[in-house]
Amino acid sequence: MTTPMVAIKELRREYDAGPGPVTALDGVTVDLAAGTFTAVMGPSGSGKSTLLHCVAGLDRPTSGEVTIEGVRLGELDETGLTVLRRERIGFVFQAFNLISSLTAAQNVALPVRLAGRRIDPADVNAALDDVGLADRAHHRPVELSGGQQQRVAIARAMVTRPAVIFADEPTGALDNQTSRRVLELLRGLATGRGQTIVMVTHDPVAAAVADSVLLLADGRLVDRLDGASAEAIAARMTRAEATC
Ligand SMILES: Nc1ncnc2c1ncn2[C@@H]1O[C@H](COP(=O)(O)OP(=O)(O)OP(=O)(O)O)[C@@H](O)[C@H]1O
Repeated sequence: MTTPMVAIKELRREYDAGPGPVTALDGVTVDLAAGTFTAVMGPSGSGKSTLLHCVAGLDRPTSGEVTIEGVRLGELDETGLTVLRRERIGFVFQAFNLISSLTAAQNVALPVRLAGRRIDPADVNAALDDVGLADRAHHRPVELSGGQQQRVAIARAMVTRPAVIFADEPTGALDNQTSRRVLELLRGLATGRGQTIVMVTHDPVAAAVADSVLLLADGRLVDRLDGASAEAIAARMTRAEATC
């Protein structure tokens, strides 16, 4: 059996909030193979963002284990986690997280600079070209549309060629056409480059672009749909929402 790119074992995350603890993740176990595109769905509050953050090393689980490329995240100290995130992981968030004072090209180059490596302008241009924004390299975020900003965020996540890219609602703020383009880009990274993509979404059409859909409810993994159509995913989501 081949080692999974991402192995998630009995993951639990409790938050101490208000009168009692909140269980955001309640024992999630799943393996994700290299080069696969996985969508994470579930009703509001079901634990999707918490799962993404724990698996990406942005948050520490209460118990359980995440292994990325054979490296156990729980065994890393903060410095080790930071290095792993910089070198092996890319992030695309709905709020884009671009730095407003930097141009598109400078934003894309940032992870390379943060990793203390030399920036090859050709790599930055290639990443911007891949997302169709070669002609916007010197624009600042405020001079770009929402969809263009999201594509800069994807170019930034691509530039270090990370093994795994985590995307939290990457198409949430985009119109249909731009959304399709962003999804095609992510699909291409998995199929064409063998990168592993994990995407949180509420949109069954977006989820249908993935190889499989993980369905969360109350912090548990309640279903996994492989190769499902948008209609089948929407029907399953409606049932999940009706029972929560
Ligand atoms: N920092 C926190 N402190 C306390 N509770 C939290 C915290 N973050 C999340 N939670 C709780 O954990 C549960 C899961 O939250 P999470 O954000 O992972 O859900 P989600 O599925 O991503 O929701 P949505 O679709 O609405 O974004 C929720 O009940 C939420 O209120």
